[in-house]
Amino acid sequence: MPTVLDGIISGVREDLGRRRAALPVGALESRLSEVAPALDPMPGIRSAEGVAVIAEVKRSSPSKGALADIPEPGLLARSYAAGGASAISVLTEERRFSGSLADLDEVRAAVRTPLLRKDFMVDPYQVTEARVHGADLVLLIVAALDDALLRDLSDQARELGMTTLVEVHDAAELDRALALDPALVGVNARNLKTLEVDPRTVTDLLPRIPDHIVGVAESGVGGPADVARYVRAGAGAVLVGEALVKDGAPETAIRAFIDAASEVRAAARAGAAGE
Ligand SMILES: O=C(O)c1ccccc1NCC(=O)[C@H](O)[C@H](O)COP(=O)(O)O
Repeated sequence: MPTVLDGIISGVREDLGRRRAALPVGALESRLSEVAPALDPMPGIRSAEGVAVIAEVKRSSPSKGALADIPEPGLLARSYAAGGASAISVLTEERRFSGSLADLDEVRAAVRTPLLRKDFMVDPYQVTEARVHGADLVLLIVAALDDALLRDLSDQARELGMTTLVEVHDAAELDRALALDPALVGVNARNLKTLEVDPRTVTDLLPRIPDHIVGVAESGVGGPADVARYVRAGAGAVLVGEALVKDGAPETAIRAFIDAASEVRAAARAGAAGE
């Protein structure tokens, strides 16, 4: 029985086939020289106050349908940057998330913040495409890739100067992700095969991520209390979509996430000092 993820990937492959026919890989690669070098998101993520917020431009989703119109993704991205987001995730998948590479272009033109191309990467063409459109990071979903392709895409991203966010949902996937020694490992509370969201997936797996890798809690952040719970479990970053695109004041919401994380860290420091 095909899963939700299988259905998404089969649409992604069809759309990719059309783009590749319109712009063959050689022509795409020749555009790499016209793009500014990729930004390194890690200094900003590691030094973020409280928690690094990766704020997502997300119009719709398979689980929730339409979330927000977002006629000007560049404007939304500016408010994310003003709120203190350490990186911005732009969903480029078209069929289920109503995103596009044009959104990535618009956001790139609007902000200097590091950008994640959030899509279902199954082919090296997409990684090149991400860089050509100004992305600094790519998402690699372990559940969507065999080990060989996972490593190839990871190596390719590194060669292009990009950072990978390697996403997992269970302990076996986490072992496969850690074998790549990526800068960022995301634990998604959402099971991409069933769409069920369970924050315990995040709080169970984050403590298994070594300290030199930043653990990113993905999905299911509705408010500051969720951020606090994820930070207590070891999250160095949170990736948030729905709560920000549906909030009329994303800057304030991001600030509240950062403040909640800072309180957790202050309490931990006080506890360690025996106060
Ligand atoms: O969001 C979905 O419904 C979804 C379904 C299938 C595959 C991926 C999906 N979302 C991608 C994400 O993981 C989220 O966009 C991201 O973590 C932010 O989640 P949220 O804050 O809950 O919008």
